[in-house]
Amino acid sequence: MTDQTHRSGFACFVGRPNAGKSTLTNALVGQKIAIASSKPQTTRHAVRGIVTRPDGQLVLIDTPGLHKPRTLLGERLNALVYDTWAEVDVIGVCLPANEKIGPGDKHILGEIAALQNRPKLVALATKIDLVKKDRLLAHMAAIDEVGREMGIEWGGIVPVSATSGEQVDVVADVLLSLLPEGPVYYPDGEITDEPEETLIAELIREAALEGVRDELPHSIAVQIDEMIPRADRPENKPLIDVFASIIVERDSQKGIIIGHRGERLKEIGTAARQQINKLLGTPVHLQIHVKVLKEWQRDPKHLGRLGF
Ligand SMILES: Nc1nc2c(ncn2[C@@H]2O[C@H](COP(=O)(O)OP(=O)(O)OP(=O)(O)O)[C@@H](O)[C@H]2O)c(=O)[nH]1
Repeated sequence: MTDQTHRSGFACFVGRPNAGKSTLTNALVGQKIAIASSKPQTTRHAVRGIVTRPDGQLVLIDTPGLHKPRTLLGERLNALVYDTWAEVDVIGVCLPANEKIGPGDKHILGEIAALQNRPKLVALATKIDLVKKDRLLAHMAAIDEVGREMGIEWGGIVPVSATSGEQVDVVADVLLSLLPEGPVYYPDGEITDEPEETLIAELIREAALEGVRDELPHSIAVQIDEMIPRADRPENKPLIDVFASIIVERDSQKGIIIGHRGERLKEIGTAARQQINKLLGTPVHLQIHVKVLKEWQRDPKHLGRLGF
């Protein structure tokens, strides 16, 4: 007999910075929705991806990495993570197979173990394309072991590579199997309920992050000032004007973003425009200004206006 049950609910991934959470979200959803970058701690918004199948619907929430707060922004980001954990049905704990389980992972596991209403937990051994079989087996044994040590019962331990796609469907199977019976929350075909502008701002931020170092990644925010279809365009050749601001905290950072004779800003614009074209399916004309908002990460008013 086949199981006719329709399951639905929410899941999120946790893991230390760079564990592969955003990339896995994107692989499951099948379209680029959450920002994935080689710089740690670049995920800020609770971007949702939606996986719709005949047997269920899984809503994925992408949280920022948990870290020691040094600014008001840091505190708010951590609070966002705890809020998310309290809301989901399943947490997927990402433990990269190419790295040993360390104090950072144990810290996160300790926080999860201490939750009052603990969601179901699945361990995901991520980035398996980077390791050999024997290393993966040792890693999975270590995951089993650390679960026992921390008093956590794994609903599954799943090896996966988000970049090669190997086992991504198994991750979806296991997460879905742990959801309660429930209705279809979102119409089929809908991949995310993030407003388009947020996604566009994230694409620009991702382009701006390419190649920057040290504290600068945390100082960059992006705001969409205006998006308007260009008037006087033939119906079959639409064009959208996007006006955006890249916001940094200091004049020196503004200089880095703009680059020598504006070269870097031009590269950022080109890279972001290509991604936005893809997202919207319409060519865009992108105009980016760089603004300095002194110490915006510490200022409640600025944070509020930037949507934090
Ligand atoms: N080889 C390999 N690399 C991966 C895989 N998944 C993610 N990566 C890379 O690892 C880096 C971090 O991936 P993200 O998905 O941004 O990691 P994250 O956990 O969301 O990171 P934060 O936003 O910093 O918390 C990126 O350079 C990815 O391309 C994978 O399955 N295999």
